[in-house]
Amino acid sequence: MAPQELPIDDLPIWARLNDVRFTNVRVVKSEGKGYGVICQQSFDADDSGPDKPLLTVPHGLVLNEAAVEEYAKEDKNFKQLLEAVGHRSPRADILLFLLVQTAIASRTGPSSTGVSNPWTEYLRFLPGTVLVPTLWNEDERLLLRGTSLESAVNAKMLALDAEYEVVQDISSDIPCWNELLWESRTVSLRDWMRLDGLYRSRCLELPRSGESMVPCIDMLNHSSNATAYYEENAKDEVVLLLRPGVSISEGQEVTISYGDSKSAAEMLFSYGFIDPESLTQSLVLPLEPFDGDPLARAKLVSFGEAPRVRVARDADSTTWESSFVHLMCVNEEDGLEFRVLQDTEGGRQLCVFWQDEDVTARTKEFASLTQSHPLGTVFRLRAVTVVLELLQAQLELARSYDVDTDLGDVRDECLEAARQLRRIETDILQSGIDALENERNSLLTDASVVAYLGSTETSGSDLAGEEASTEVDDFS
Ligand SMILES: C[S@@+](CC[C@H](N)C(=O)[O-])C[C@H]1O[C@@H](n2cnc3c(N)ncnc32)[C@H](O)[C@@H]1O
Repeated sequence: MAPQELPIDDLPIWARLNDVRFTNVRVVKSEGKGYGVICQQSFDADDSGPDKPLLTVPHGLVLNEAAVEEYAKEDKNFKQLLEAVGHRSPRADILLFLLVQTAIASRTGPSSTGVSNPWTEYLRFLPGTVLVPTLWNEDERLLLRGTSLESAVNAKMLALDAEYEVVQDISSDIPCWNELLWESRTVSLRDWMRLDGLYRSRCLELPRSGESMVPCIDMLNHSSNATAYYEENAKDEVVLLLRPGVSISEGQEVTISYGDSKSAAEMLFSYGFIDPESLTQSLVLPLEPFDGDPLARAKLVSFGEAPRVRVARDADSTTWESSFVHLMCVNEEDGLEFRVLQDTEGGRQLCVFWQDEDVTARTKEFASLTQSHPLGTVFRLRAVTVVLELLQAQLELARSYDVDTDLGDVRDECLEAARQLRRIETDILQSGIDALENERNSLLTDASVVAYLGSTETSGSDLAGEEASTEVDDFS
């Protein structure tokens, strides 16, 4: 049972009680964006400067990993909970703290577990839902089929489910938390997902305090022509300042930038909207090793992170980048070798060798490692072919879904965001495919590729896909 939302008109009282200072700005409803911050009286550029913040938030209200630790010192029950479930990541600790605050605000019975904090009440000013796709309903999530967010959102939903289960399992063994959280039914998986959505859409990277949530600063909306920015001052307060040279008129919204290099998918995933003014045109797709590649597992383990391909487009060109594809496309016959070695403490370590050189620490550098090999252009052609086929398959998938039929129960904002994402991504995919086809055609005329293909009597199209990696005899 979620705690009751508080009206935004009560925020100034909460702010006064907690020493948050608003100067000539206030939080209001902002058309189509939830709340936002507006200017109450015109400011010109001369009225602004680091000593004239529009908003000042005391350091003690900043919610980050260290603040959760501090809170645990005041509440021994929470300390026990944090020790049992926490310390997995700063984000997970903050979510655990917020889950407890939600429970405290929702309880109706006499439980004395959990100590209130300014965040207990502040949470009640925050929106009941956020338009991030993990909080979309099933019909709405179907709108993402064939976009780069389809698998990312599915994976995130599974991860949230698993995180929640861990919290539930472990905390139900602690009687006071079992009583407050589970027997009193103060929280649910939906709350965990909402808190994750709130965290993702409202956390900031502060220069000294790191990844943090900051009350009231988190009421500022995004614009690619932002008028303000935030920073930490000498007292570690978080202050909102007008950008140099900016004037702002009465009633005008004050905005910050959520980052100017985020792709449409990242914006939708993290904030639940796509900025139509953004100039960043990029897309990230997951990449899987070839089916049946006997070295696939070793390649994945030694690479150490989820393999991806990134395609980016600007006014002049479309480029692609994937560290994994260059490792994926070489084999034992080419000079790749994995050895399991024993370290001095008796542990076993997977080591990677390329042309007999230990490159265990350089698995992200296979583009350059393979480039200097006599067959460097052939390796490049394999990588280009793999990426080209991935983009072609993704474009075909994106075009195979018609988001305008069989819509089901979907909100207009979700439909519009999904359409926008699909439009942006199909354009990037098409220009990526054009660029890769050009690169492949030019590689196919390269003398070393022609000689190589002649010697193996392999046609250019055989360079693609599984054969390129697993059936290495085709290349020897
Ligand atoms: C940090 S909060 C800003 C305050 C928020 N509007 C609220 O009601 O609490 C970020 C959220 O505001 C909304 N938002 C911010 N900038 C926006 C924009 N330019 N267009 C649409 N929604 C925006 C999105 O819902 C986003 O997840």
